[in-house]
Amino acid sequence: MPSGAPLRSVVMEPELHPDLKPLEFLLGTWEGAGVGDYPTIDAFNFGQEISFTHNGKPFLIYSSRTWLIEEDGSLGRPLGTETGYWRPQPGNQVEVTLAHPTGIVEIYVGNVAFHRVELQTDVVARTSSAKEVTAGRRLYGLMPEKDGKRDLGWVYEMAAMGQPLQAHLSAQLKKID
Ligand code: HEM
Repeated sequence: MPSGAPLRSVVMEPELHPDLKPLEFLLGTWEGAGVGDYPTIDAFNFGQEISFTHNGKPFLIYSSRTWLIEEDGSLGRPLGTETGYWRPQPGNQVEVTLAHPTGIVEIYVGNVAFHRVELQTDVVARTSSAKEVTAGRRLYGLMPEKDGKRDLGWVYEMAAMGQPLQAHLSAQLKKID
């Protein structure tokens, strides 16, 4: 083992696993802003950075961080963060596992077609201290081309706190690498 250098710097750049082709459009780091709301809370604006990477295996490694956008436009306190894996399956199906620091774990199933992924929760598991979240739906997709580039848009609907499934978040992100 070499000493002094991070392991990842001595590992060869992996080739994209062929099963990841339909999800390849997600790869990279994306940044932008969004809006959030729910019947039980005040509406808010947030900044977001998400990243999709791979290591040559047939899944994407995903993480998201968000921050409150204050009235004056500056970035404020950290809001939700989540991390997980996107696992393409035969027949344009996809499975996603997501873990949240709020004591919630979501398992989504869905499909991918034409630069668009639609997901709905199969399971939401919660620790005893977690808020009551029972279901979620997510949509991720490339927006129409503008100046030769396509933003990534996504929306999240949840059923939580006794409320029926409805919008909690939406955001539009630009690719930054
Ligand atoms: C990742 C981006 C997210 C952002 C920016 C965000 C932001 C917020 C904010 C600002 C609040 C108001 C309370 C507070 O200030 O903390 C809130 C409440 C809440 N969020 Fe999110 N959230 C995110 C993701 C999620 C996800 C993925 C879930 C479910 C798995 C979730 C479930 C909830 C619930 C249950 C509440 C509490 C509602 C209540 O107390 O009445 N959020 N969120």
